[in-house]
Amino acid sequence: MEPFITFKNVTKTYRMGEVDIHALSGVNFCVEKGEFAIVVGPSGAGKSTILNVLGGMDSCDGGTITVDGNLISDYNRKQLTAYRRSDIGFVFQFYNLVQNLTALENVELASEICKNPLDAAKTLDMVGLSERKGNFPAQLSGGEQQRVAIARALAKNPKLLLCDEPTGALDYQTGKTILKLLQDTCKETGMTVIVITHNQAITGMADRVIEVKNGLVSSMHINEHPVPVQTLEW
Ligand SMILES: Nc1ncnc2c1ncn2[C@@H]1O[C@H](COP(=O)(O)OP(=O)(O)OP(=O)(O)O)[C@@H](O)[C@H]1O
Repeated sequence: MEPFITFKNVTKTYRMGEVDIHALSGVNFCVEKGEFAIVVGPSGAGKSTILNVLGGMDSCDGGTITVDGNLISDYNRKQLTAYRRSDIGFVFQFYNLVQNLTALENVELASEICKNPLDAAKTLDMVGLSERKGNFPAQLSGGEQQRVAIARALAKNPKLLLCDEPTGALDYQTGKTILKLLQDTCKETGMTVIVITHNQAITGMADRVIEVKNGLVSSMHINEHPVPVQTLEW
């Protein structure tokens, strides 16, 4: 059977005036359904570009990307919009919450636009924020705001949760609790979760580790025994 996600020889070049920047130079990897996968690599390696083309926020120039049996690299703009809206949950480094909406309203906003949403209040319960539903983002800590962002992504009931440096703006301990939440969510709901990071030290918690260097996957391995994030130090 085909893996849940497959990248085959994926290329992406950005043109900056006269200069071509080869962000992806033939990327190959796969991820199975329900896995917690980490894409790791140094700055400029191409991690965000991988996430952008996988999440339908950008298109690749060459190669093929399949997700759940669909050839998304062939999608037109309209298909990509529908795919982003209903199939993908995004979690970003800087939360991207709407400041004049409460935590609950932020989550509802996402669930209103997709086909089979989960109950907004329940997803806030899932991330441990049931007491803070009525608070505005400015009344919440960074870690709490990231929990709202995760609830917002989960409320869409997506096929795939994509997280770009989700702990990048958080302190060490709060970062760990957010990673634990993502790992637990993956295990409890069976959702496929992909986390992008430059932090090599957290790779031990992943089911699958995809290392990216200079626009290429330099290695991919499976952890037979992923460890709880609490046991990792960096
Ligand atoms: N929109 C763009 N226009 C031009 N060049 C871009 C664009 N987006 C990315 N690049 C370039 O493509 C390469 C890969 O960038 P990408 O953001 O994917 O790397 P990254 O591994 O996510 O890095 P970081 O960890 O610093 O975010 C870099 O050389 C970057 O400068």
